Amino acid sequence: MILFPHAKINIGLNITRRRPDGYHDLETIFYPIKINDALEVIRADAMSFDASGLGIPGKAEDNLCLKGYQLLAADFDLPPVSIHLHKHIPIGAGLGGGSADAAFFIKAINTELSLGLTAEQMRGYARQLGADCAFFIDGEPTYAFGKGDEFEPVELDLSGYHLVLLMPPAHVSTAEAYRGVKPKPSEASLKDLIKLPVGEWKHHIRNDFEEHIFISHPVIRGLKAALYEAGALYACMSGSGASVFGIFDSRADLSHLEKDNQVFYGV
Ligand SMILES: C[C@@](CO)(OP(=O)(O)O)[C@H](O)COP(=O)(O)OP(=O)(O)OC[C@H]1O[C@@H](n2ccc(N)nc2=O)[C@H](O)[C@@H]1O
Ligand SMILES: Nc1ncnc2c1ncn2[C@@H]1O[C@H](COP(=O)(O)OP(=O)(O)O)[C@@H](O)[C@H]1O
Repeated sequence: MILFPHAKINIGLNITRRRPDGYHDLETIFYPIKINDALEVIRADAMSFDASGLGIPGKAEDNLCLKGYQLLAADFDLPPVSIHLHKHIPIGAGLGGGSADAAFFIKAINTELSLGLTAEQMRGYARQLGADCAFFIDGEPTYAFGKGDEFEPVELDLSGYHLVLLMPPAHVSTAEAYRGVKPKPSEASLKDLIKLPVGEWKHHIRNDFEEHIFISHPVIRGLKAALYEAGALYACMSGSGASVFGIFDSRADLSHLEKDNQVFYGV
């Protein structure tokens, strides 16, 4: 079967506490967007994995799809499968592409091999592969808290707006992003703040990674400013960066940025 794992953006991200286990407590809103990979999983005589499209850093055997296979193989007698991943979601972008592939891989195996897992059971496996991975099992707008792996659904529909995503030629690793942040408690919950009109969000909703990432990667700060100059109602870095998104009330012209950055319109 072929599935199309989709990316996410983070609307706001508050890092509230460093935990004794070295991770951080946070609150954020995950919102699904229409930038997709393609993932094919079929039964085969021998196990294989190959990838096309954007180059994925690291060894093929460390790909999160294969990690997903190993995780399920510990509990189920799985036959070999052939996996092909076509990578289109920018990598190291704060778009959760690797996590999306892993979650969709679990969904594909569940269907293809009739494992009979419920969504809750699939979320349980996904959570072991990455903090945000379980979000992609359902992929509905979600308020995430704790390590970013505890969820509550939220009512949020941005389909009437025009979303633009910019990806600069920069890469931010998630661990690097967390290392530079100073946790502080939230003044108001993002669950309440997203009920404000989108035009008000810029006064209230922040991404706590931006402060230090904008110092080490000034190009990202420049792109956020460019989105506001082009008329964005709200602009923000997604997750740990390096991508930045803008929410517009109509189609925006960002063609002046296309030479140096990837520009995705209408996501
Ligand atoms: C920052 C966020 C926000 O949505 O995503 P991205 O923007 O990278 O997609 C997530 O918290 C990323 O989640 P995920 O990418 O699953 O992180 P993991 O692989 O679990 O962790 C990578 C590293 O980030 C740090 N980490 C992660 C999550 C967390 N709550 N606290 C942390 O300190 C740890 O150093 C960990 O070793
Ligand atoms: N299927 C995959 N797609 C992308 N990256 C993957 C995948 N599997 C493992 N990785 C590793 O995860 C790292 C982070 O990738 P990605 O999920 O795109 O970042 P982010 O969390 O910033 O969105 C990559 O640098 C790569 O080494």
